Amino acid sequence: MTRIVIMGGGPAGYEAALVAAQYGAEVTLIETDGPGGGCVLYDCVPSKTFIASAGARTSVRDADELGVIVPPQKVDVDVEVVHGRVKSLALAQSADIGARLLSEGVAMIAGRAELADSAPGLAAHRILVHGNDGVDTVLEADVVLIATGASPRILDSAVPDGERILTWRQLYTLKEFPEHLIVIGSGVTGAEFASAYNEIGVKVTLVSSRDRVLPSEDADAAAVIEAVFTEHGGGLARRARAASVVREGDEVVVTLTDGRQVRGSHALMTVGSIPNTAGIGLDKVGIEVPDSGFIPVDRVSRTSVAGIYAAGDCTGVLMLASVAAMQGRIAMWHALGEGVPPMRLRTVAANVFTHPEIATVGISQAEVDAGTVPARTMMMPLSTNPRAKMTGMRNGFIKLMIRPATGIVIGGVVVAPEASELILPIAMAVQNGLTAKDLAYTLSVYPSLSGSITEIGRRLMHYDGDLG
Ligand SMILES: Cc1cc2nc3c(=O)[nH]c(=O)nc-3n(C[C@H](O)[C@H](O)[C@H](O)COP(=O)(O)OP(=O)(O)OC[C@H]3O[C@@H](n4cnc5c(N)ncnc54)[C@H](O)[C@@H]3O)c2cc1C
Ligand SMILES: NC(=O)c1ccc[n+]([C@@H]2O[C@H](COP(=O)([O-])OP(=O)(O)OC[C@H]3O[C@@H](n4cnc5c(N)ncnc54)[C@H](O)[C@@H]3O)[C@@H](O)[C@H]2O)c1
Repeated sequence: MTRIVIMGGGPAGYEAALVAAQYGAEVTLIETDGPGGGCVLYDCVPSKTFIASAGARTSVRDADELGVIVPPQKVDVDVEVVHGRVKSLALAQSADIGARLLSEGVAMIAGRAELADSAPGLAAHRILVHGNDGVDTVLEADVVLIATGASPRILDSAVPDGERILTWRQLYTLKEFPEHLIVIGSGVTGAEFASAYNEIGVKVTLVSSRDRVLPSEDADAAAVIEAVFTEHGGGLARRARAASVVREGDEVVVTLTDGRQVRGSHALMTVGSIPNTAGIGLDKVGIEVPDSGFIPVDRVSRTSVAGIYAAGDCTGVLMLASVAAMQGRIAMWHALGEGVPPMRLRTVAANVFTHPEIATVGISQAEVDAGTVPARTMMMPLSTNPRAKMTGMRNGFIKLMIRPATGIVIGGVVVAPEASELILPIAMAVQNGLTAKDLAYTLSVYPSLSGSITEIGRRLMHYDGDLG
């Protein structure tokens, strides 16, 4: 029986464990913090649960346009209920994952694992486990999966204190909402929290080192998010790189590299993540990492050392739970001799959970504009969609990219309150090489937001060639 040891129990680790157990391997998973890992306990699950509360408040605010009037002074958001729900839901999700792993026969050890081979180049590997109970154990493995994830990046000049200068993992211990939250860093994490706190009624200033929010996302989409954010009272400091964050009495002072200062009651540091790859014995097995600390892997999750795979945020391939999970599964299928399709990043659907959401799949508008990918693009504002009008939805759009000669759908962007749900038909088109005509001939519900996807298909279908 193949002995598999998995270091880390986030989506990369636990999904890999489930696959390996299904194939009859002897699987041991070592996780420091709890089943589900950083994703479930601190990052993805808590943030999306918090954002759900913010969304509920937004729905109440926006209901007046539909004739349901709730005076703002009557809307109260109970911070203890919100934070309590976030924490208990994360723990419940973690417990569910733990129970599933146990029922599939995965052995779990709570502790910290490190590679401990006596020399590089061995066929089987040794893993030293420092148990949370103080007991050290040594395991032997034919296959190892490193799935140790990543942690918030800390700037020396802005060290979180857990009270007023915070990482996103410390937010849910606050007893009151901040009076004025300064969010530093306008990547996906910063944009999501800035939007959520703004929607929940907290004064927010977003410090963006670039000209705009979400520099890596579709520019049209980012413009909508910025407009909604500022329309609802959010402040934006552009071209603003934080040099330091310090406390002064009940305030935090963010000093920017150009000397400007932003003052608020709390600062949330969202300046990226660093991989958890230090001190895990990579040198013992001969895995070399660049300065970034990310472990290089190929498209079936192999590291440079035979029998050792890596998956998820510790590889830096695409820091998403869905990608981490697929990398983990692919590693196990490959290790256990199953024919496996290599990871295809082109078909990954991703979503930014701002208000409204941004969902994307396939090639980007930036690649089309740069001339790297020839494509025809069509964008349709949701304000022209009948269902959107009925529900009072004004902001948002659907955009499709197709190959000019064949009409094959190669990318899409949706900006809408539930874009994460609407992106699936476009993702299926990209994954399966469907054309604009395939979308055009599909019957969508009337009235529906997805009707705009088939409508764009109809407008683009003559590029399939038939209509000249
Ligand atoms: C605020 C935030 C929100 C996010 N929201 C989303 C989202 O909505 N959708 C999405 O797809 N992605 C989201 N992500 C990204 C997603 O959380 C990560 O891509 C995902 O967690 C990666 O999974 P992983 O298994 O690689 O690592 P993790 O989930 O970080 O799990 C790794 C685990 O390994 C443990 N570990 C580390 N070292 C050791 C060791 N030596 N021994 C044993 N255990 C160890 C860690 O304690 C950790 O629990 C979000 C990220 C952040 C920061
Ligand atoms: N919904 C989701 O799927 C979701 C949510 C959150 C994070 N993630 C993933 O996690 C990964 C990390 O995202 P992230 O947003 O945490 O990190 P990031 O590295 O993408 O963004 C950090 C931002 O902070 C800025 N920054 C760095 N130092 C700064 C300073 N001193 N002052 C001001 N700005 C500064 C950077 O320029 C960058 O724009 C991404 O790959 C993302 O896809 C996904």
